[in-house]
Amino acid sequence: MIELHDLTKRYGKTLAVDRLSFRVPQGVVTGFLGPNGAGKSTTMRMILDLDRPTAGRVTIDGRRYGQLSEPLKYIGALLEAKAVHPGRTARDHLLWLAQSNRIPTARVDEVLSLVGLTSVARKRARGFSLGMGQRLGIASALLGDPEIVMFDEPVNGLDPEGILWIRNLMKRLAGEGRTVFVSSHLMSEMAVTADHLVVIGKGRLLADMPMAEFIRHNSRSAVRLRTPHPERLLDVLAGGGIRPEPGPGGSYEVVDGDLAELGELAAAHGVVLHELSPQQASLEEAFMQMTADSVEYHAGANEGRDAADAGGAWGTGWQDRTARQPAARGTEEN
Ligand SMILES: Nc1ncnc2c1ncn2[C@@H]1O[C@H](COP(=O)(O)OP(=O)(O)OP(=O)(O)O)[C@@H](O)[C@H]1O
Repeated sequence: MIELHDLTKRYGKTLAVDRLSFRVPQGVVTGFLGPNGAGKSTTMRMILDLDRPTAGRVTIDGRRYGQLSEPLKYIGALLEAKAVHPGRTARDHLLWLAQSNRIPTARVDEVLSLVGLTSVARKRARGFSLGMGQRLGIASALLGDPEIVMFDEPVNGLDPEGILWIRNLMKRLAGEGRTVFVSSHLMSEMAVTADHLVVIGKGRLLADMPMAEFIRHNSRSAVRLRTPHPERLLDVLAGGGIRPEPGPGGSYEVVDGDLAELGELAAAHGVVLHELSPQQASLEEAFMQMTADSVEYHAGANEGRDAADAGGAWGTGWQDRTARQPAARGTEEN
């Protein structure tokens, strides 16, 4: 189990991770979400002891990563940075990792087959496509048959087949009782992959709960009605003590309304309806709402934007992570 206790990381004036405390549960896929710059990668690096916390601590099965004698047997990770020497073959890379963790050679061929790289096992990594590189990274993570796997943005830049493969793999690993911790900026992807969510914004914990509960707590559900006779509809609704909100394209929306009751009410008063539909805010909308004031603005952004604009900036960040300006990121100062 991964446990964070008041984990904090400061880079000069930037508080990248701010007293973060949570546990990553076993046997489920936990999505780690937050806008660009929220502190996800920094947190993951601290879990692996690649970055030193300014304060607080993070443990894996009760111990710091650095205290694990053969860490690949406890936790396997795929971080964004490519850690493969371009001149090395996939198999040699894995053999080298296996030796350093006293993992039998047979396991190398097993993981190559598991990730579908057997046929290119003797090819040098420099000729690998992004998808092949991700598969090799995942093979490295699975090498020690660890109970915990951690992936930082694993579907970034992958084609639909690759995305589906990683999604099914993560579900399978969780189904085997492992702890699967995955960061992503793809809301839609998390909605179909994660069972549990940890959301951060500006380094702080915003939510830590099952996916279904997150959606229930953070999204607005409503019934949309559309009619060629809006005045009649408004009268009928007012008679029932219902106050609708204006919806798109001349429609009306009744927040937390009951679809069947509204349909019957309209029918009982002979109001023709052209639309009667349930509306549920998507996971993406729920995130935008929750993190609207914790979006980090990068170089050139207007700090004075209002919350609605912040939602827009967040949305853009989700869609196109590559649009981030590397120049906006400072250098480590400690
Ligand atoms: N090495 C570093 N030196 C200085 N600042 C850093 C460094 N690494 C991260 N930061 C800053 O810390 C904050 C958190 O960054 P981090 O990369 O952890 O966020 P993230 O949630 O992974 O974002 P993204 O989805 O954009 O990768 C940002 O403000 C970032 O600019």
